[in-house]
Amino acid sequence: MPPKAIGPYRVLETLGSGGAGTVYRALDRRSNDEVALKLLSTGGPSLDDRAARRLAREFETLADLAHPNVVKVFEAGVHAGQPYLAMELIEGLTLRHYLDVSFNDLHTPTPSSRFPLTIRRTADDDFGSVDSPDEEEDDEVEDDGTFGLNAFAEEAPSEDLASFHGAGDDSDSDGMRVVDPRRAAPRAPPPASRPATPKLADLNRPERMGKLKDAMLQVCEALAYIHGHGLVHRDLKPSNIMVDDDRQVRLMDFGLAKFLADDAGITADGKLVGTYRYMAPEQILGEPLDGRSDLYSLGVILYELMSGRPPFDAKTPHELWRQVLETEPPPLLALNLHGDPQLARVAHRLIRKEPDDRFQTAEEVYEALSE
Ligand SMILES: Nc1ncnc2c1ncn2[C@@H]1O[C@H](COP(=O)(O)OP(=O)(O)OP(=O)(O)O)[C@@H](O)[C@H]1O
Repeated sequence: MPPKAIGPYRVLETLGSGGAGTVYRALDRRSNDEVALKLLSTGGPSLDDRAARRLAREFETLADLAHPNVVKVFEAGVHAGQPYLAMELIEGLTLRHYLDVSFNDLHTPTPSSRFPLTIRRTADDDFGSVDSPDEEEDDEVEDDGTFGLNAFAEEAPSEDLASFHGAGDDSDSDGMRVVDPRRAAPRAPPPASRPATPKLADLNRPERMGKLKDAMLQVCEALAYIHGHGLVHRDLKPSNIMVDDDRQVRLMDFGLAKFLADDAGITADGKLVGTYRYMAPEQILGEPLDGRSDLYSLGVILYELMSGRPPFDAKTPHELWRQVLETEPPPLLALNLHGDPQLARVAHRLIRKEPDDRFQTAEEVYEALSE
């Protein structure tokens, strides 16, 4: 049951849940405006006054940001010891659903395709730990039983789906997650059936490609803006990008990763904050991040939305990290012969291992996408 009220907000309905908490449609009783209210789930101790003040400070930066492609954050607060964020309510879809081809045989749904998630104490926080529920979340299985493109946009896209599950790390395959790279991840048995091959013709539909390119350009504008303010998103992925009814893109969950970890994305107990599939090599290594790490994540998004599979695909998180650090991804156009060559070139350059070898700025990516 959702809470009836959170701070000065009346909760109207649940919009969705992610790795870090639950988002509600809520009414600001002071202004009568509707907002999206994200209540961060804390499995640990509640926030004390000092921590609450720090939370408010962390989000002052966000509240100052104003860009048509960055979700507006109005307020941060604490409700019954749980931090919450009030933000602009977007009537639309996440990028993964917006570009969803929604047909039955893209993939065989695999029930055990989720990781448990734990968000632990952050490096310099007083906020306590946050453990998400371990229950399965099945938002990739559509109401009509179809399995959409999003299924491989953020899940292990191949026969590896099940083998990630229970691999021994504190993570979820969709959402903010914390990963301990030092922990060994035993292999799980292979799933019973292999997934069907995506229908590439559907991926390449001109209307879909037009939407993809337009969304990417708007994400570049958002990234150029936040990078210009000296900020890094750190957890860019299709579910953190929303597209409204007017096709206007909003970058979401910006600042959350920073709130949960230190400058290198490392929590107090040595865990990485981020989302496996989209993490740049330097993020995996716990090195300092800059805007080019977000550009890497953008490249992974572009690669998988064009090819139907991510650039690196492994049976365990450790194998995934090894590939990200050491191996070259398959040429996108070998996976999708009729993919757009220019977009494929952009994707490959974005996912170069060395930040110096990538595009250096979101503006450069914008230019390249516009060619
Ligand atoms: N500002 C918003 N306006 C409208 N709907 C929103 C807004 N923010 C989030 N949502 C909805 O709530 C859902 C859950 O969001 P949330 O940020 O908790 O999860 P996520 O992004 O899918 O995962 P994670 O938090 O792990 O990154 C989203 O998928 C989206 O449908």
